[in-house]
Amino acid sequence: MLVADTGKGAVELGPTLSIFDPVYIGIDEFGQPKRVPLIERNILIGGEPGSGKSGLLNGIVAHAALSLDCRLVLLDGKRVELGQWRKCAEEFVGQDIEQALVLLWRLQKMMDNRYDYLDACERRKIIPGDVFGPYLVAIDEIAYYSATVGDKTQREKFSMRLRDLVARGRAVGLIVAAATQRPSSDIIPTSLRDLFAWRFGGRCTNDSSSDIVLGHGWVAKGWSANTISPNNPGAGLLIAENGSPELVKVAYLDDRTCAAIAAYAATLRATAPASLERRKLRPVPVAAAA
Ligand SMILES: Nc1ncnc2c1ncn2[C@@H]1O[C@H](COP(=O)(O)OP(=O)(O)OP(=O)(O)O)[C@@H](O)[C@H]1O
Repeated sequence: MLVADTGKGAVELGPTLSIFDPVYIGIDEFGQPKRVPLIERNILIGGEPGSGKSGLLNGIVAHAALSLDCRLVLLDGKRVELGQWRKCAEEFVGQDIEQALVLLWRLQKMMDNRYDYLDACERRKIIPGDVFGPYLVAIDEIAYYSATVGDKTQREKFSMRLRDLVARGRAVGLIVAAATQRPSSDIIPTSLRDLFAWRFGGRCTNDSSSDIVLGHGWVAKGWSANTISPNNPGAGLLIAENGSPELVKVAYLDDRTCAAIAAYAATLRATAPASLERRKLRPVPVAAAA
């Protein structure tokens, strides 16, 4: 049990979670709890505005924030979707594309170092209690960085670095959870979509957007996120790699609940054993990442 010094005396803190445990995201159509293992996996969340993407992303971030074996890196073009978790995060990037590029570059370097280490140890992947810990990289609105802000070169660089992270991060503990309200082929090309082991399609405005999120051909087999009612935010189709879509209703954390969990998680993290410290993302000179 961790003990926090509140300034008014020591307080025992409750148990924590682990990012190696499956993450509770809501219920399936039979009312059964739906949990998704995220370690060694990534998740893509797509759907029209208001379909409940941020709700799912916040649930995942909440689990990671309460997992002392996981560090958080947050990129939020709107700043307020993930802003409540800022105090639990090692890095928080808002609307600045240059900052986002530097952050992804640092994560790429970290991946390289971790692969060097695994190679030297003749191992293939991260394990619980490893010398390096997992990171959750949560991105709210891929399109903001890949198609809206900055110039063409910056946007392309962002897409390339994100793809590399999603492609190579799994084995070394980097989990990407990325959301977009623009499920179109320019924002989520097949080559990127197929790298995500989990895909969640909230209500989509048309069948083709649904296929872009879930994978080509699912509409033809009767699975379209376009059939989800606009009055049912948080409902969506979830698919795992090599699996079939299933209907889920995502659990929703309102602002007050997110704030309470974030405050608790921040206290836990402030009290965390010093052993977590050595896993921190090292700062680098900005010029090196340009
Ligand atoms: N699982 C849920 N259960 C009930 N209501 C929900 C759920 N998810 C979202 N909502 C409702 O829908 C609203 C919009 O949800 P949310 O912000 O998550 O959508 P979004 O897809 O992220 O939208 P945007 O693309 O504009 O950011 C929320 O404010 C909430 O009222």
